[in-house]
Amino acid sequence: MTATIKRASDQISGTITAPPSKSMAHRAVLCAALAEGRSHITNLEFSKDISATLGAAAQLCANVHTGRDDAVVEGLGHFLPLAAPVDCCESGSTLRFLIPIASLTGQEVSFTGRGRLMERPQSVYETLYREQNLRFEQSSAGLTVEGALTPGEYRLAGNVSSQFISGLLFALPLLSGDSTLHLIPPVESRSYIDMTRAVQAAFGVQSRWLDENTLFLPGNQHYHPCDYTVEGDYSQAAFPAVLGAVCGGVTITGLAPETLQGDAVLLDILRRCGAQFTRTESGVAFEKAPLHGVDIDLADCPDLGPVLMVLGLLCEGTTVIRNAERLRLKESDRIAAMEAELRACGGVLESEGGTITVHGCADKLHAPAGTLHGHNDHRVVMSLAVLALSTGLALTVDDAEAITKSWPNFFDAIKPLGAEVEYAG
Ligand SMILES: O=C(O)C1=C[C@@H](OP(=O)(O)O)[C@@H](O)[C@H](O)C1
Ligand SMILES: C=C(OP(=O)(O)O)C(=O)O
Repeated sequence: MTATIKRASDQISGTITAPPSKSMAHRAVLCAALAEGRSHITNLEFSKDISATLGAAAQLCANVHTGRDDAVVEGLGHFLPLAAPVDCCESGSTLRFLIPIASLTGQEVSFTGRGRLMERPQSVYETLYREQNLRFEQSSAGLTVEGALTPGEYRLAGNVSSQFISGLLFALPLLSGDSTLHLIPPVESRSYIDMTRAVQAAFGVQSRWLDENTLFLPGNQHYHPCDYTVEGDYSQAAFPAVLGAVCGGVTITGLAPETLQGDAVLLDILRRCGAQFTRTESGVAFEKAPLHGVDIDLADCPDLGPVLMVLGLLCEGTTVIRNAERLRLKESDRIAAMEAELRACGGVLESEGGTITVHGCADKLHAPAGTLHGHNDHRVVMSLAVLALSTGLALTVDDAEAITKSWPNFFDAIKPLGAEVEYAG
């Protein structure tokens, strides 16, 4: 499906509510499923990723009843025999969180994926499973594990994906002995590790840092059911926030002032760029202001990468985005994808390794000769929508349905800000 995004008028002005945090929602659903008893999870968005996790929970160890924007998850207290592979759709979080959980059964468990999911690295787990002589087989068709992980000492890289660390955090405390995770620095996306630990603590499971690279996970723990409300998503709020920083007139509601989400650094980045915004009870309200390029470390906020590349084009001067290598391991190679699409619009940017340099060139931007490509990546599609609205260009993007991975009604949500969206194909 293609979507043509353009301004409905000259004015960008309106209010948008941040959708629930996809990352926190994954965590709450899995902790609830592992707890014996009834948990009520409120403020849920049934994106494809969250639906994949809910489906897996129902397949493995819970009864799940979904409402309009909530779910009751009744953890069974035991694992069900698996009659079919677990379909993780395109969700890296779902797959990587579930692999160690599945290994609690000791049984053969197979996973399938879509899009690039089975091309994204699982090497960190593969090494650990091999070290414990457990079956770990991956192919383009899927991934199969068999055998039970044992408690003890784990050494794993901290800069491939924090999701491997989160996956072990979910499962190892349930084993009959203590475990220690020795993370090989640099530890990136660190905030996601503490997001996992915080949600686990809400459901009764504790862990602690022994030092900045060592996590201690006491064994013999149990998750306890609880009612949990998912907070607003800063990763998703970045899209209207960049639009607001450039054009003014945008107010974003639903964002918790205090949060563990690493992508909340977005507001600090925008403030350093010169963005003018105030935070009140009614939300974060942006006013138009001249913006200048800044130096950005993406190590702990990778999902901001695509939309910050758009921001850089609209700043005076140069924006340098560092430690962005892992953008190449997401739903697309986000560096290559954004370079190609922004250059097609006259954008001036280049990358070397994990460093992206974006040159302010707002006056040079133009509509491309043809259709832009969404690269089947929700954050690429949403970032290009921000480019269209920030510049007033009418941009047609293919793979627009990719937004369903994280924010299914994104195009409807931006219309009150002054967007017009036409679909085709
Ligand atoms: O744990 C999570 O919820 C996530 C971790 C991040 O991945 P990495 O840890 O691989 O950077 C992020 O890109 C992803 O969207 C969600
Ligand atoms: C990479 C993302 O999610 P996941 O790793 O869960 O697929 C994302 O939401 O940008």
